[in-house]
Amino acid sequence: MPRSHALDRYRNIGIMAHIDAGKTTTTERILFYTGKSYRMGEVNDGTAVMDWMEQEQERGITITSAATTCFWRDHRINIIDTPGHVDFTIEVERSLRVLDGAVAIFDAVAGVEPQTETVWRQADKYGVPRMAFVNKMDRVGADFDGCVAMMADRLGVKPLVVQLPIGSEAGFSGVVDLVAMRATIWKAETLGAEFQHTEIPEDLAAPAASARQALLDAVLDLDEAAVAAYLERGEEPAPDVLRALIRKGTIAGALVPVLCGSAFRNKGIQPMLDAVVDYLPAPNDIGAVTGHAVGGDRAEERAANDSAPFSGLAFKVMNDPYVGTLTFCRIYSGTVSVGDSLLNPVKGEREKIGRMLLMHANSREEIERAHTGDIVAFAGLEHTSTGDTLCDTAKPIVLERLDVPEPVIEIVVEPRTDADHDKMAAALNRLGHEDPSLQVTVDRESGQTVIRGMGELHLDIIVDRMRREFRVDAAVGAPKVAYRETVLRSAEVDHVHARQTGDRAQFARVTLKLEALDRGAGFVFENRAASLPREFVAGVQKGLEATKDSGVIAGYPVVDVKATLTGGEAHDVDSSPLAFELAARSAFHEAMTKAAPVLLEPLMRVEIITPDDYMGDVIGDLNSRRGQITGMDQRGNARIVTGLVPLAAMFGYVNSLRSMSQGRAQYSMQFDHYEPVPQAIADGVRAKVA
Ligand SMILES: Nc1nc2c(ncn2[C@@H]2O[C@H](COP(=O)(O)OP(=O)(O)OP(=O)(O)O)[C@@H](O)[C@H]2O)c(=O)[nH]1
Repeated sequence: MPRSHALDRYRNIGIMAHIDAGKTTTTERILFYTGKSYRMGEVNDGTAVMDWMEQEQERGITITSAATTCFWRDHRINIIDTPGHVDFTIEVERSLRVLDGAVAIFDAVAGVEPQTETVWRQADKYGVPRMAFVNKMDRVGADFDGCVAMMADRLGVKPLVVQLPIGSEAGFSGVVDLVAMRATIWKAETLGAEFQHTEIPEDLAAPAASARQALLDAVLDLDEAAVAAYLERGEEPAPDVLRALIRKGTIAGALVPVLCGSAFRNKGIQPMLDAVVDYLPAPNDIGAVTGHAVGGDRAEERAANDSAPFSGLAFKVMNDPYVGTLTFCRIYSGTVSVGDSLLNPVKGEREKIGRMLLMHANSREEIERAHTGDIVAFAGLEHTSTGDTLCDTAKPIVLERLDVPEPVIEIVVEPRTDADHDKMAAALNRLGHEDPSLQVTVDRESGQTVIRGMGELHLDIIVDRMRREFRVDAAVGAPKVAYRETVLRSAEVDHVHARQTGDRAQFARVTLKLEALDRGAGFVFENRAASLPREFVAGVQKGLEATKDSGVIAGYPVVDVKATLTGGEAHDVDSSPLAFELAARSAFHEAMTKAAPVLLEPLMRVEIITPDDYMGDVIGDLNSRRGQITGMDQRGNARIVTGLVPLAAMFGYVNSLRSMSQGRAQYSMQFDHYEPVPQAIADGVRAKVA
């Protein structure tokens, strides 16, 4: 099967926004105008095509990213929906990882909101070229210029205004296109499918002329020939030339084209699709995909074309009631056909491609062959988790993985019956494949299962899915802070494990050194006991793996520590891997106790938007929660307070803030970093666990 569109006619894009800015509504409109959905979904009545999971419909928020394909101006646009809620950072990360460009949606009233800023920074990290759509121009208080100014101010970008709104609030009727210098007015009665191009309205002639000049000044800078023609002969570039320049600047990340509209009122969507085609990159604009060789650091590259060996990144794994496991893959190079085998170099396993599907939110098309640039779902893969690479079996490459955020909150889940016990283990295993930000551990002593995640909502949804999709009946504990343990000093111990049971003796001697590492380094093991047989070193490693999840203070996972096996001694007859495993466990405990262990707690970055009147109360309250105020700002007539507050002090905050401000203040919160817990609080945590 040949490809339907040349690679330069592909756009793999994401739509990113603060919660409620209108991402789902906009996506729905796109699907409608590109002819993919025949009935326009409305978020408010829970029929939106993209939000198809049960929970999403009930909660009215977008939880998982669905990929969908549509066509515009003979281009193939693959849209990956990204959630706006911070509890789902991993969802945002994984879609940003596989996008070539993104449309950021702003609420014209609220402007740049905290989560937009967060997502924006994540997109910066992945170098994703973006354009902006200022949505909700029909709302009372819509302020296009204010929103553009905030983009420059808060996001530090160079916004390039390519449209001006015609009218505002209830009078919003269309846009002035500053590239073609004409107006586009929508006919309200045809759900926005029809519009007409007209002259620029008289009252906008002057603002349009000055905005056009600003646009020319910004883009002509990017091209010497165009600037010379303009300066020497006064020739303004033709619209096509201007679009090519804007595209160049956008792909280079030098500027962000800004458009506007109202998705809900069906205005502004078609020009936005034009801008996706005109300004956002095709897969081959991004250049070769880079990765490294299996089991080493040697760099590997693949050209982005069909004749290169296959490489792709699995960015989402989900369970489908009809086809079983679906693994969404972005193809970076080469092609794949049904019947092929691919290598998962991360797991060292082969996967056979039995069925391949092209997704349109909740409907699907079976395909036989997929090409570079495609986003497809493979059915029935067994070994591949979110973030793994799939590649040609003869030409392995490992593509860069996703950054997985730290889980900060945990709950205990206890199955009610033996049957539930087995079902729960299977369910959590499956959910773990889907969601790398979910951690599951079973406490060796109590046998309790603890699940850790990004926030209360994240864990709520996991438990909900466990109950609904896997029919597990389990008692769920109250959410608790996911503390960690680490050490502040180095310590080295020499431990001998010698036991006599009946006529069998066990002997192992290890010297183990623990050292503190930087925050975020995790747990690192090094072997410097050169003379110790390999199987005994493996025993030591196994022992450390088993104990590192349960520190000496209160049994929390030990992080940011390096454990070095500095020496060891074995007995000809009495030593075994098991003896070394046991010796390592005891040595680890002993060394940790000596190395000034501390408890670490997650600190959250909190942003509160409050009317002036409640500012004093909000700050006083944050102080009483061990919070540190890091900034105060004015936005319109609201005050913005930012601070770092321990998560432990933030439970139930939503209610306190509501009563403190009579429901008028809002807040958002996300993980920032781990920090040692003050002694008095640590004693409290320890007492609770004991
Ligand atoms: N007035 C007005 N309301 C809009 C517009 N676009 C969306 N809305 C409304 O804003 C609310 C949020 O829209 P959604 O499309 O669900 O926003 P979202 O960003 O997808 O939200 P999440 O999925 O929760 O992240 C809904 O009630 C929409 O009807 C618009 O252009 N104008």
